Amino acid sequence: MQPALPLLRQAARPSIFNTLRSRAQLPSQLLSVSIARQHYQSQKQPVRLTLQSTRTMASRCSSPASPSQGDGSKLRASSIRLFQKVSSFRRWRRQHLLDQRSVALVPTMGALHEGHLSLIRTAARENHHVVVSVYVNPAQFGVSEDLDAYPVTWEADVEALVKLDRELADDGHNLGRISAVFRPTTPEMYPAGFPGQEVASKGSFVTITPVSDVLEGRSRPTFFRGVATVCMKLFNIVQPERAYFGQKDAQQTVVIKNMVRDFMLPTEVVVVPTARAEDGLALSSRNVYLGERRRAVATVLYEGLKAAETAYNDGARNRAAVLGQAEEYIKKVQGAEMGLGPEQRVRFEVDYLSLADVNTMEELEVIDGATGGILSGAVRMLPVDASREGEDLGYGQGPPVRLIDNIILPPRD
Ligand SMILES: Nc1ncnc2c1ncn2[C@@H]1O[C@H](COP(=O)(O)OP(=O)(O)OP(=O)(O)O)[C@@H](O)[C@H]1O
Ligand SMILES: CC(C)(CO)[C@@H](O)C(=O)[O-]
Ligand code: BAL
Repeated sequence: MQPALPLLRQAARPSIFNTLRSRAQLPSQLLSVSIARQHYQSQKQPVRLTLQSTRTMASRCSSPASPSQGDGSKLRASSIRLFQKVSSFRRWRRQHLLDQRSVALVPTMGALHEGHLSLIRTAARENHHVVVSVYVNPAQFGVSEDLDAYPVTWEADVEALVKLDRELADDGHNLGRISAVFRPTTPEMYPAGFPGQEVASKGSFVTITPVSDVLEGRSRPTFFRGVATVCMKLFNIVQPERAYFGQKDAQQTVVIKNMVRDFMLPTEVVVVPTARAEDGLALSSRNVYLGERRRAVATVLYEGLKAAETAYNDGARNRAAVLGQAEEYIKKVQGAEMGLGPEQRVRFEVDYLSLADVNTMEELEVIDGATGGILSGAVRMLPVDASREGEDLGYGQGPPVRLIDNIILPPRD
């Protein structure tokens, strides 16, 4: 078994963008990045939340802002109940155990986007009640990670949920709608005190290994412990028949499935396909950190994974032949960017590229056509070297922005 490919070092190469005068001369995959970059810059589309105006910090916003939004009260002009306390949520839940209506859970950390909404839409088709949890879980953030900066957009989230609920009500194909939002505080979720964020922290944690040790878990050693712990709590509170997770966080879905299996939880885990922006970038709450320039290059990981997918579709089965395509593509884009000036270029590093078994996330040397596999990766978009006047940098001069993505390789003979 091979480890995931290590960090790709940035080689300062002559810029492809500079040395090839016309865009028509660019290799087709780089051309698509170049076009996507221009398309994005002209459309300025999917970053729907402006950092200054709508974002507040996760650590300052662990409880609902307004006391008028009391436990069990309705969200704006909707029938969605808002709960902050476990005890009042449980009272609400008990009725639905008795009337045998199915309850779905969609766990989120807020800063809602179309990816979250697609989980809710899927849940509403299959369940009588959808419960959305909105909680930025400190236990899954490492000590030097972005807990304090994590976007909190509660007002916009409420608006999105109320609007979606109306849409679900008008569409005759749904079994249910959004019935409740659970938005607990940290003292409510962690009654023994603020959860430890160190690997060696003591406390009541759920650990699911070995799957939590690799890939995302290697880069974020407390991440899956935090995720499994908070999901166990949420599953115990909500007691959902089904819980909905996004394919974007592929390894997380494996961790949760293992937890459900190994702890005999009476919940079915449903995985919903990744929602993407027009240029292919997986929607993610953290995309707002990127700013325009880095956002335009952020599709590099997805494009690289697609190059590897093409090799698989064309018959390649060996790790090097498949994953090598992603690596090569990404290196080319890195080289091209490094040929640009400090006010234009985007620097990024590959954290890992992986070809793994879809059920265990263990690295594969050869893909068995009968079972397929999963390509995944993580890149760190680094701070910009120099800003242009008036440029929207997002967190362009802050810490690196880490993006993940994956593509499932289905069985092929
Ligand atoms: N683009 C997406 N498509 C489908 N599901 C998604 C997408 N983005 C997030 N999800 C899912 O939504 C759920 C809540 O995710 P979360 O609130 O962390 O949002 P996020 O966009 O993944 O944020 P982050 O920037 O922290 O990765 C998870 O199950 C996650 O996999
Ligand atoms: C599942 C989750 C809501 C747990 O905090 C989080 O990891 C996420 O948003 O993917
Ligand atoms: N969607 C994954 C949550 C996290 O990265 O913390």
